[in-house]
Amino acid sequence: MTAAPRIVVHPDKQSLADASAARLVTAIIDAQSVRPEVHLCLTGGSMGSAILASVLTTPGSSAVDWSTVHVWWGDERYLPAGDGERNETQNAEALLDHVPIPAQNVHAVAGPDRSASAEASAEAYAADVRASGAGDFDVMLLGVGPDAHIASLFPHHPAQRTTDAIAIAVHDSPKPPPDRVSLTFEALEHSRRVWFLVAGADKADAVAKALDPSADRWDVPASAVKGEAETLWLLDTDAASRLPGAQDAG
Ligand SMILES: O=C(O)[C@H](O)[C@@H](O)[C@H](O)[C@H](O)COP(=O)(O)O
Repeated sequence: MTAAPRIVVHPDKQSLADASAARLVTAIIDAQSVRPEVHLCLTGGSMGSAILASVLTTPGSSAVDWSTVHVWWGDERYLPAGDGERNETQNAEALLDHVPIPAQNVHAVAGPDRSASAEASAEAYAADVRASGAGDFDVMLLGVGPDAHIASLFPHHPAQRTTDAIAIAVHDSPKPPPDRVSLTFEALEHSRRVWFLVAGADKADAVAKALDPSADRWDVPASAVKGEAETLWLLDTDAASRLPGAQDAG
């Protein structure tokens, strides 16, 4: 059972980040009131870090008990620990280095300094997901590329075809760097809430295609993932500008 997409539009990228951060803080606090651990799956890209940076300035964030929060990544660039292009590094600079989240709760994907190959990293990451029982993420954050890719699942890329797996190695990524590790569609969908975070006019076509019920995931990966309880498209006005009726909004 999955939840039909719901669209929320904010005036610009910063208000999108701020409002989504407030939504995330509330979701964490709600989850903490009913579960001993909260599992968040973070995303790379500019919106992935923008929402985290806004969490720091969200008034309610002081109510989050970070000791019970676990963070994962929907995808990671296969680069050594500390590399500025790693999603983990960018998300740490935005938030994780500034909150008391235990190191063992940060489930990073191994880079070439800690694994022999992206394939080995994918296997180890999948084992970590299984061991933590996380299979069910409380909130899955996903940025969306102009080509409607999510995580490191790209249109017409053979990595899409891998099933019966939690994480996969991705090579020849059209978005640099070329080598990555990504959760599969199935793993991404093991989420109570799936939130797409999308800003900018360059994403408007991808958003419109992803929300078209006739979309095929081979062409439009972002159309293929929905949450078990909630699927939100959190957009700024520019990213929503090609949706039906958007032009009438004036
Ligand atoms: O590793 C990555 O590159 C990201 O996970 C990728 O999936 C990103 O989320 C989108 O490309 C959107 O990125 P922007 O928000 O920067 O456009």
